Amino acid sequence: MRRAGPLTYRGKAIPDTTTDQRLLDRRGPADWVHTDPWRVLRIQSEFVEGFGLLADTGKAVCVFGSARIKPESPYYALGETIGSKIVKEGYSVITGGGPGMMEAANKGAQEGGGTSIGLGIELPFEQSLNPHVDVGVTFRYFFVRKTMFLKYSQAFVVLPGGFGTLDELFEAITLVQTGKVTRFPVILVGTRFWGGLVDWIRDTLLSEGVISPDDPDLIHLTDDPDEVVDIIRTAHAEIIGHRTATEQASVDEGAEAVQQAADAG
Ligand SMILES: C/C(=C\CNc1ncnc2c1ncn2[C@@H]1O[C@H](COP(=O)(O)O)[C@@H](O)[C@H]1O)CO
Repeated sequence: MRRAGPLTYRGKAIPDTTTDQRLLDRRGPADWVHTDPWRVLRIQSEFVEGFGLLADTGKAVCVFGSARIKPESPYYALGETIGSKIVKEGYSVITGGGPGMMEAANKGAQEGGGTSIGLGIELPFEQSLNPHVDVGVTFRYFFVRKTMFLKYSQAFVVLPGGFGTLDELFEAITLVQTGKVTRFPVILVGTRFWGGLVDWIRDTLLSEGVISPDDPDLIHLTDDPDEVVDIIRTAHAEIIGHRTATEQASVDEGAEAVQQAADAG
C-alpha cells in the first residue's frame, strides 16, 4: 500500500515513483508550463500579488487616459492638476502605471503629497512603470489588472484617451449599470474631447432603447478639476448617507422583530 497525501494506492496501482521523485526530477518535456492549468496558477498568483499590494490602500480614485499624450499637451497639465487635487482630497491615485495621461496623474499625485499607485501591464514591447509611481506592480493579464482597478477604486476619472481608455471606461460603466459595483461616479474630463461620445450615448443609444433612461446620468462630463473633486465628494457623501440609512433601517427592523417576539412570548 502507498499513501500520497490524501491518495491511497494498492497492488498494481502503486506508482513506480514517489511524488517527490517526480517533482525533483528535471527530465521530461516542459510543455506543461504552457498549458491552461499551469496558467491558472499564474493567474491566481497575480490576484494574490495584487490583493496583497493593495489591501491597505484606503480610499482611491482610478484615473484612466491615453498612453500616447505627450507632456507638452495641455491635457497632460490637466491630468497632473487632477492627480494632485484627488490626493489632497484624501484619496490615493491609481493609474495603469504607463506613460501619457497615466504618468501625468501619477506625477500630480506625487506632487500633491499623496499615494501614487501604478498597475502596469506586460506588453509585447519593453516598458517600465512611469517614474512617478510610488507603489506599483506589473501584471501579465489584463483582466486581473482590471479587477484591481475596480476593486480598489471608489471613483473613475477618465481623461482623453483611445481604445484602452474606452475599454476601461465602458467596463466601469457596465459594472455600475448592472449593479455589480456600488454606484461610483464615472467622470469624463474634456468636454471637447468627450462631448461627441456623450451626445451619441443620448441621441443614439438612448433613443434606440438600448440603454435605460437613467443610464446617461451614470456619466459626468466636465473640464474643471475642482468639479471632478466636487462630484466625487458629493457622490461619496450620498453613498455613505445611504449606507447609514440602510444600516439604521436594518437596526430598526431587528429591534422591531425582537419586540414582536417579546410581545408574543
Ligand atoms: C502605446 C504606448 C504605451 C502603452 N503602455 C501602456 N502602459 C500601461 N497601460 C496602458 C498602456 N497602453 C494602454 N494602457 C491602458 O489603457 C489605457 C490607455 O489606453 P489608450 O489606448 O492609450 O487610451 C490606460 O488607462 C491603461 O490602463 C506608447 O508609449
